[in-house]
This record gives sequence, C-alpha cells and structure tokens, in this order.
Amino acid sequence: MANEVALLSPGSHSASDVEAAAGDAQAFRAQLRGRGDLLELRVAGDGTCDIRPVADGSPSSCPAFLAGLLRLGSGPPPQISATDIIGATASGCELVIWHAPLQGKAAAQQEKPSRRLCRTPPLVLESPQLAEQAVKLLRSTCCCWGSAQRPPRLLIIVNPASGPGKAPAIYEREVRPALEAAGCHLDMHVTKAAGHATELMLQVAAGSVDAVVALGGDGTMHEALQGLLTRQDWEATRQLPLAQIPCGSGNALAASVGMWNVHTALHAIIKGQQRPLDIASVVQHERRCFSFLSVSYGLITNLDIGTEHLRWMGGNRFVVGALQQIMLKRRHTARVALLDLDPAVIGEAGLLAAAAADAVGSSSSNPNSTPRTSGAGSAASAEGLRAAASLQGPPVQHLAAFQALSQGRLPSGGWQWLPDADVALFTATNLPRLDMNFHLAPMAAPDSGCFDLIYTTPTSRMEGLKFMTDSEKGQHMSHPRVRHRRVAAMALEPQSTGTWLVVDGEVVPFKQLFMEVHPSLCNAVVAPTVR
Ligand SMILES: Nc1ncnc2c1ncn2[C@@H]1O[C@H](COP(=O)(O)OP(=O)(O)OP(=O)(O)O)[C@@H](O)[C@H]1O
Repeated sequence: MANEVALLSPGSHSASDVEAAAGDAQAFRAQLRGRGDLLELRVAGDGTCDIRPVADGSPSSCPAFLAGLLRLGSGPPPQISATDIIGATASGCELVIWHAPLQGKAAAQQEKPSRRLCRTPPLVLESPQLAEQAVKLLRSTCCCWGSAQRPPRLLIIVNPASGPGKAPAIYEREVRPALEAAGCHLDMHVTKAAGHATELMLQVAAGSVDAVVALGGDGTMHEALQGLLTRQDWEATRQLPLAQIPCGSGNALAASVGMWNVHTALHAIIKGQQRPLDIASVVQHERRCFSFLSVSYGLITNLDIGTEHLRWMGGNRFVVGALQQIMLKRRHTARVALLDLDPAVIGEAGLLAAAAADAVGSSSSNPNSTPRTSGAGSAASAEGLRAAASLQGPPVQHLAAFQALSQGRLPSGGWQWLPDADVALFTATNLPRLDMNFHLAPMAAPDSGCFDLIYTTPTSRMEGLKFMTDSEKGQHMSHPRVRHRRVAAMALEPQSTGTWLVVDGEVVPFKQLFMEVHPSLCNAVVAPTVR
C-alpha cells in the first residue's frame, strides 16, 4: 500500500481548512493513509466527531475493514460521540482520534458497563499545522477538566507491588499513551517501598498538581491519602481529585465508582467527573490515620490479611479466603459504641429490635446489661487520644466522647452500645464495593456522610455460603444474620485474638479504635454517568 498521499486539492481548503462550518462545527478535509478517498472530519461544538466521505457522486472506495473501523458506508455519517472521545494525536499530517466506546449492551442494561480504548486509522490532513489544530480542538472539547484552560497536571503513583505486580507495565502500555493523547501533563513515580506514596504526597509542591492517580490497589490510595491530609496545607490538598486505576487485588475505590477496568478508568480520568468522598479519621492511642474505604474487624480482615501469600492470584485470593473463613465458622467478640448518622431513623426502636433478633438467634450478651470496664491493656488513654487528635489534619470533633468511651462511659448525645458482642463479619465501609465482585454495602455512597456498618452475627456454614454468593450482587442485606447501621462515629474495642483490625486493607494496632466521619472531605474521580 502506497504511503504517499496526494495532498487535497489546492485552494479549496488551505488556510481555512479548519473552517467555521455551519453552526459551531469545524470541518477538516482528510484522507485515510494510503488511500485516495476524500473525507470530511467535522467536529461539532460539543466535540462529537462526524467522518464522512466527501460527496463527489462516486461511491466510497474505502476498503471494508477501514470503513468498518470508521463505520463509513451508506446512510448517515458515522459518528464518534463526544462522550467516547478521549483525545487525539498527530504525527506530521496524520491525525489519530482516540476513543473509548462502551462494550456490549447499552450501559443501562449492564451491571458493570465498561469501555475499551480504540484508535481510528490515521487520517491524513493537508498540513502538520492542521493536524495539530484538529488535535487541540478535539482535546479541548472532549477532555473535560472543568473550566481549566490548561491541560491537567496529573501526579501518578505506580505501585509495582500491588496485585499481581503489573502496574508498571500497564502504565507504559496503556495509561501513558492514552493520557498523553488527552493532553495531560504526567508526573509519574514508581513507589520504592511501603510508605513511599505517603512521602510523595508530602513532598509535592503546593499547587503543582490537579489530580492524583494511583495505579495500584486500595493500600496505595490509602498511603497517598495519609500524605495529602497530614500536610500543613491539607485544606488545599484535600480537594485534589483522587483516581484509582485498578491494578491491585481489591480496587474498591475503582469498583465503587464504575471504573471496572483500566480503560474505563482512563476514560473517567480524562472526562474528569468528580464526586465528594467522605473520609474517616481513625484514632488510636497517640496515632491517627485516615480512611477513604473501610474499618474492619473479623471475617474480612482474616480473608484479606490471611491470604497475603496468595497475592499472585489477584482478586481471586479473596474468594479462596472467604471459603476458608466460612468453613472455619469463626466468631469474634468486640465491644462497640456508635453514633448513628441519623439517630431518629434507627433510634431506640431499631436498637431494641436488633437486640431482640439477636436474643433469638445467638448467645451473645447485650452489652447494655453488662459492666463497662475496659478490656485489659487494649483501652486508649485520654492523654493518648488527645495527642492523636492534635496531629496535623482535619480536627477531631468527638474527642471528648472518645475519651469518655476509653474509660468505659457512654457519652451523651446519641451514642449507643451495639447490642451484639459476637460477630463474624464486621466492616464499616464508605463505599458500596470492597472489590469488583463483593458488593458488601449496596446502600453505601462515597458522599453519604457516614460509613455503613455491615456486620453479621455468627452463622452456619450454609448461611455463610449463601451470604457469599448473594453478596456478589448486593442481595444479602435481607439475610437474618445481617445487621446495618449508618455510622457517624464509632468506638471499637477488640476482645478476640486470632483476627486483625484493618483500615483500608492495612493492618493497624490491635487496640481500642475510634473513628469519626468527615463528610465530603475529599473528592474522587468517578465514571461519567452514561445516558
Ligand atoms: N516498591 C514496593 N515494594 C514493596 N511494597 C510496596 C512497594 N510500593 C508500595 N508497596 C506496598 O504495597 C502494598 C500493597 O499495595 P496495594 O494495597 O495497593 O495492593 P493490593 O494489596 O494488591 O490491593 P488492594 O489493597 O486493593 O487489595 C501497600 O501496602 C504498599 O505499602
């Protein structure tokens, strides 16, 4: 196939080839590389791109496979919708349009609508200047970063130890080319060890980035968040949109905001739609961390931390871990006090109902009838909590309540003891999904103002298996052993051995823990709502 392409007929579309055509559309004349067909590329004001053979009375001679790629043929002009276009690149006179169409059925009919990156065959424009002009136009209309007039500057953290360890390769092969085609400015760092993502966020110059993108799992995002919220200028950096390109094992953030795979995440990042993200302060003796995802005790920590050696399996390690936990039928004791987001909704009646249900189905004692002395050695001291609360970052609102709870006293103002002392699964989560296939909290939303506490009282193996299969689609909430509370703040004192306390998938000291939710403290990039 000849690579030399005759330039388009002189005069008809020289300097004004980018013409202000009808309405606000701009039109370019182009050819497919190596072919004589004359095409018109029309970019509408909303960024929708029409490609059609220039009507000269003769049928298009595009070979079928190229016509198929561009969807050229008879009938209305083929369109690449503005929603799908993520960028464009030029090399000399050649223009390539990058787009990410939805795969399969209409998005509304799919549980997990996902996209696949595609590129048009090279379209040859009259001059490199015109190709550059088309690139600029396509990027500015389709890469939506609010009203920013310059390309977004992305700080990218690549964790080579997340999941099956493919993040660096995925960055080079998929992520970098697409983000460059979108015109983003990339500042990429590969983490060298645990904790490096936190350091990177502490070191980044104020005002030098527009968003943080993590190629890794939830641990990578958790580390980045610690850096962002412990900077002196945390009130500014907390607003940076956070995006996860799923390369880890769980990838709860990506799964919960519709970024089902790498390409879908790239499309979302380029489109730049955001949603507020609640964050919880987790306070322990002289220590504080921040959680965007979950605070867990019992079953989920066992299946997560207990399967570290199966990391090579990617997300499948959690299935293996869950089966193991169900077979072992483990139960864990904890003393928990919580402040409901909206006590009026659940209130005393809800508490009593939960206690009554538990009295029928389990041997756990109601902590309301037992003395409140702290468990040996695990309770926090008032001074330690004060020290933790005075660390850099958003102020802790419930310090006085935490101090009272550390001494075994229930604070006033809506705090309640949880009636169930024995639990199997116990997870307070900010997000609906803990991984791509675990829809633990279907009612949860990143900006609900609370963490949704889901816990189960001890179950039989059969019930456990049913819970596991139903939770894939979020259909487990009506199970008799499942409890739900909307938590604004919580105190948890672990009283069993053989399990962990885990925040966002990371193990924290096995000591009394307090958490409170800071509504909408941060922002997450989310998959654009699809019409
Ligand atoms: N270069 C490195 N070498 C070893 N560990 C690292 C390195 N960089 C980061 N880490 C650590 O890797 C851990 C795992 O990363 P991450 O949690 O993102 O992946 P994951 O556990 O597979 O996914 P998920 O948390 O979604 O289940 C993090 O806790 C982080 O501290």
